Amino acid sequence: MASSATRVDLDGKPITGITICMIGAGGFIGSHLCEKLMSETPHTVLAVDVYNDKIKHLLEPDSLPWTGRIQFHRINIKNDSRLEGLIKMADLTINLAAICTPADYNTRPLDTIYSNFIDALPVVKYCSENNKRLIHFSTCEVYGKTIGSYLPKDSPLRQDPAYYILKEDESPCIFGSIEKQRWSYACAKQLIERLIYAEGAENGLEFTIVRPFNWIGPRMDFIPGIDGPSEGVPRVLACFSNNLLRREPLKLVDGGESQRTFIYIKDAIEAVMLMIENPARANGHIFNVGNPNNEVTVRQLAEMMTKVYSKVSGEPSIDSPTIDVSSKEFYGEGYDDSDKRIPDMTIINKQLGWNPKTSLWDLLESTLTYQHRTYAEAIKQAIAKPIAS
Ligand SMILES: NC(=O)c1ccc[n+]([C@@H]2O[C@H](COP(=O)([O-])OP(=O)(O)OC[C@H]3O[C@@H](n4cnc5c(N)ncnc54)[C@H](O)[C@@H]3O)[C@@H](O)[C@H]2O)c1
Ligand SMILES: O=c1ccn([C@@H]2O[C@H](COP(=O)(O)OP(=O)(O)O[C@H]3OC[C@@H](O)[C@H](O)[C@H]3O)[C@@H](O)[C@H]2O)c(=O)[nH]1
Repeated sequence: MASSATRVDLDGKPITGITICMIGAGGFIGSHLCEKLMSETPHTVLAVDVYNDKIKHLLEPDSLPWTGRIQFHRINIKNDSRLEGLIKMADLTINLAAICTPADYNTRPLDTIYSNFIDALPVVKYCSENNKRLIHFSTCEVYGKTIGSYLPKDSPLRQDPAYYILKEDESPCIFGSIEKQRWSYACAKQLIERLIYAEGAENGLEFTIVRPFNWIGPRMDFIPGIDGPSEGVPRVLACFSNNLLRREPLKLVDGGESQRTFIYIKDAIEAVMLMIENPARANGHIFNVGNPNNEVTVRQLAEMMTKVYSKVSGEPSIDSPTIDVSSKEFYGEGYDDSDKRIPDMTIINKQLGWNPKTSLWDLLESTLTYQHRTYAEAIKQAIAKPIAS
């Protein structure tokens, strides 16, 4: 229920209810953002997506305390003239819609480029033409590889943060060659960032760009064969969850040496809320949103998830919990990877005073508890079926 006490922004000014057109509201991040907006704020959401399974609990039944403050519009933004009307009705547009799963970048590169650049263009245009504020979701992938990754393996400079910390206003964007189609996503996201920035500079568009660094938590992607295609390859949290639920070894792509920082979705949503409710502090900025304290290699992530899952499920882990696979075998031709991703937090700290809170162990414990509760029974039944028939 929205709090009856007056809510104030970071400058002590009362926050009044606004209308938000949220595109991609039915996805992982959108579902958490809608939940937060409904339960803790007076704002209204025009939720746009082609799917609504992940926000069904917010839409039905009609007796929910926030009924009337969230409306679902089943719209494909590629080809629907209703989009401009919704953006005009709203005070703020948040665009989350994208193809953003690495398994698609080198196998569906055209869809990836269209989704992340071409389909986002009208959203930017309508916001600019109608003087509406835009919060656009980009990605940490725009940084690509670190400068340090090009140094000799034994160079002491690899230990120097100047060669790997990713800063919004300083770090270059370093992608692989064109046949490494992994980078089509990052490149499309970079170009839409540049276009939004240019709309700000030339036409006064009020914008904020978010660069998420591996946000993870409940409802991320799908479990293949249960609530998504059997042959589908989701992002690493769901891949490893699927392996753990099925008691299969976790697959380490190219040895699992890449490094990532993972942040709990609920911490990240707090940052987005501050952007929504503090436009004067957020407009014109690009923000890294991640947790620099939660860095692991993918191998370490697999080991930690195995331990945590054993704890929450009460089942001992299997004898060989991981297996190495080549990226070509796992993702196909044209895959490449980001070596290391540590966000610099200076800008978001200065503008919004935000810091992440949750440790990797704790966020995995709550997420894998959810995965076990949601999927373990369905997986058991799916595994039992072919034997029974
Ligand atoms: N989750 C992360 O860690 C992460 C990291 C970096 C960037 N991002 C960015 O954040 C955004 C949201 O990511 P997510 O993790 O919630 O992904 P998601 O796939 O769960 O959500 C995206 C949503 O957009 C919808 N969508 C896609 N194309 C659409 C279209 N043409 N019309 C209407 N709806 C459409 C999808 O149906 C989906 O519900 C994306 O732009 C992504 O690139 C996320
Ligand atoms: O089963 C698996 C799945 C993935 N991996 C590896 O785990 C790492 C993380 O993979 P993810 O699928 O979560 O995606 P990445 O971190 O590479 O990219 C993500 O980054 C930010 C967003 O823009 C996107 O959500 C996505 O592009 C990669 O090194 C990948 O090769 C495995 O080793 N095994």
